[in-house]
Amino acid sequence: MSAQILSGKIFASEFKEEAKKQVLALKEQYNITPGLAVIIVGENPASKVYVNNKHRTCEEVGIYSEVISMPADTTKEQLIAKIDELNYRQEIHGILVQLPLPEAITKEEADILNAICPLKDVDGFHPVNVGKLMIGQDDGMIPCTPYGCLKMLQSAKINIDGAHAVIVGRSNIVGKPMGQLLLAQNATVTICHSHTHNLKEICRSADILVAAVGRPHFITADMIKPGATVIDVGINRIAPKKLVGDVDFDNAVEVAGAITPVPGGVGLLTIAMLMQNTINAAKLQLAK
Ligand SMILES: NC(=O)C1=CN([C@@H]2O[C@H](COP(=O)(O)OP(=O)(O)OC[C@H]3O[C@@H](n4cnc5c(N)ncnc54)[C@H](OP(=O)(O)O)[C@@H]3O)[C@@H](O)[C@H]2O)C=CC1
Ligand SMILES: Nc1nc(=O)c2c([nH]1)NC[C@@H]1CN(c3ccc(C(=O)N[C@@H](CCC(=O)O)C(=O)O)cc3)C=[N+]21
Repeated sequence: MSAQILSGKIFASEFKEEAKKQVLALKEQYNITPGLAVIIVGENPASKVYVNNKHRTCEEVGIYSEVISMPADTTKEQLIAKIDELNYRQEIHGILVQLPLPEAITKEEADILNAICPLKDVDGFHPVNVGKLMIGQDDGMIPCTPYGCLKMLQSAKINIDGAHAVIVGRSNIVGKPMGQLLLAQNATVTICHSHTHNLKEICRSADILVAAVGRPHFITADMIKPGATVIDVGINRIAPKKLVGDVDFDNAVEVAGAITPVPGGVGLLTIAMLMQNTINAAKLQLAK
């Protein structure tokens, strides 16, 4: 039997409807419109697509949005000065610096992200927000991609409590925060990476398998326990117009119980949760 397809489109539209209501309520009660600023440095074509998607979704939900394009030779100091300007602007509640940064300033990524005021850090990458997630303090920002995966699992009523969740990938953006979120929901969490032994066996023991590797077709059907839930975070462009995930979807769909497609999966949830984080940021700043 073929798996249930967890459509990012359907869940994202559910979350966006929810966001729209909150935007209206903020307007009515406090006369504020949540505002998001996205900074894009250089000319990465994929980044441009994502940033446009974010801008369009803001319009759809009623969030004010600004896209700030800076040249590829922008220095760390210039970028931090721009971030500072946004930190002080009251109508901007969320700030996102699109990654990856140009090579010349890649090494400065941590300093740059740390310059964002934690209350405006809608990516949830600032150490203060990372720490809050780690200790279970719920007034921080949760990184959009893992947050979207969690909300989708909950909305689809997939059991997390006591489940074995295996995450392949340990990045600060996806793998590690995904592990923390699932742990907080009482999953037993295993995080795998490029040094993991017996990857296939570990994956096969997963009730929930999250793939965040960045390699096309890395997770094959024989690595999936029959009936498991498979979340494919990977975005791999294998031809100009062909996007695939990390999971060999066509074969995996015959083994899994539920599975997310690529495209049309987790990517759309990431953007929906960015909207929610911007709203949460506006609410947090209201309380300050
Ligand atoms: N859908 C969305 O919204 C988003 C999608 N993505 C996509 O998700 C994917 C992962 O992104 P990100 O986490 O940033 O990627 P990173 O490159 O930062 O991390 C990849 C992880 O995969 C691990 N890995 C690599 N090769 C292997 C292997 N052979 N066996 C086991 N583990 C391995 C690495 O291990 P090690 O640490 O040992 O090197 C690393 O932890 C990418 O395709 C990216 O484009 C990312 C963000 C959002
Ligand atoms: N500071 C920062 N925050 C991020 O959240 C961030 C980032 N940098 N850098 C890159 C990754 C990747 N990411 C995606 C967002 C949307 C889709 C998305 O919309 N995907 C659609 C369509 C994609 C397409 O057609 O190209 C889909 O999967 O159906 C994918 C990936 C956010 N990221």
